[in-house]
Amino acid sequence: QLTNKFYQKTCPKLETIVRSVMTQAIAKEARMGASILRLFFHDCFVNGCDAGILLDDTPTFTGEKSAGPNANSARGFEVIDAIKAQVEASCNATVSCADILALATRDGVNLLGGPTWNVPLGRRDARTASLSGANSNLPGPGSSLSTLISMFSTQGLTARDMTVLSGAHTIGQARCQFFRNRIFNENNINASFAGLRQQTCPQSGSDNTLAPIDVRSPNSFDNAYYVDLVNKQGLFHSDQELFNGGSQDNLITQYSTNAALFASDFAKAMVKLGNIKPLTGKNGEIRLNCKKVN
Ligand code: HEM
Repeated sequence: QLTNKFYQKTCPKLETIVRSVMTQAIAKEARMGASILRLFFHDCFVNGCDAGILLDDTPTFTGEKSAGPNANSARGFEVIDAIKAQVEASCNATVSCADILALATRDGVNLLGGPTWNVPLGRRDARTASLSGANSNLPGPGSSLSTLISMFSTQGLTARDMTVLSGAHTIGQARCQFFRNRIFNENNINASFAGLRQQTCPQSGSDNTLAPIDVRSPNSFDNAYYVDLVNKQGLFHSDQELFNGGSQDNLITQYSTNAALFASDFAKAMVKLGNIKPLTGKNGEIRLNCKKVN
């Protein structure tokens, strides 16, 4: 069972350290808040929030970093390492990498203008990571609404949780390979938006060129992602699936006009996301270096 005051006595400066490193990282590059939020999502969906995603591959072991959804895509590891170094200097061998990632995620969202929330703590770090789990549990950008609902349901999250957590796409960037098919071949897309993105991502251009996911305000954690969807400006096929005549349309419309509702539902859903199968008690370990097991 996770608790809010887990490190109150053993590492009182923890939250101050995380906040200060995240403040510097985001001042340097706003996108870092998005990248760390995505790391947390990809961690929690694979064997729970156990910092498995932070483990480097070794000559004998290939982990989550190399999985399809993460390779050449997941980023922000060096910021987590910088936080971990300061936390270790302040309270040695006490705070898990999984908890640092949960706190850094909360602060990244908040520093970009999103809500804040209390982060339940006490997670421990995995001694292993799951390449196959990362390849099978994480939804892809071509997913249908029913696939999205069922993949979140497997993790104990409702369709409403899925729809509000997808609001994370109000920040951050994506590579052309994940949305080229949509901007050239789909019909439920705003024509001038498709044209704009086609300029960045021509048919025969690089797969790795970046475009903002939220066309309105990619560095602000606001409800503009839902305004995009209502205007058929969702970047991924999977985004627009949430507003395409199906069960989530009504909720999308509500979030598009009610920023406060989105902010408060998002904060609650992030706590649920962070509660997915944590290692606690004597399970797992407190990793000394987030990149490798002790
Ligand atoms: C619902 C199913 C989801 C799908 C299919 C999906 C898919 C994707 C894809 C394909 C990218 C672009 C990756 C790249 O270009 O390298 C992306 C980026 C991102 N995703 Fe998702 N995602 C989903 C849900 C979520 C959730 C639940 C969160 C967090 C709570 C999240 C947070 C992000 C963020 C913040 C970025 C931008 C990262 C950056 O700029 O570094 N996504 N997502």
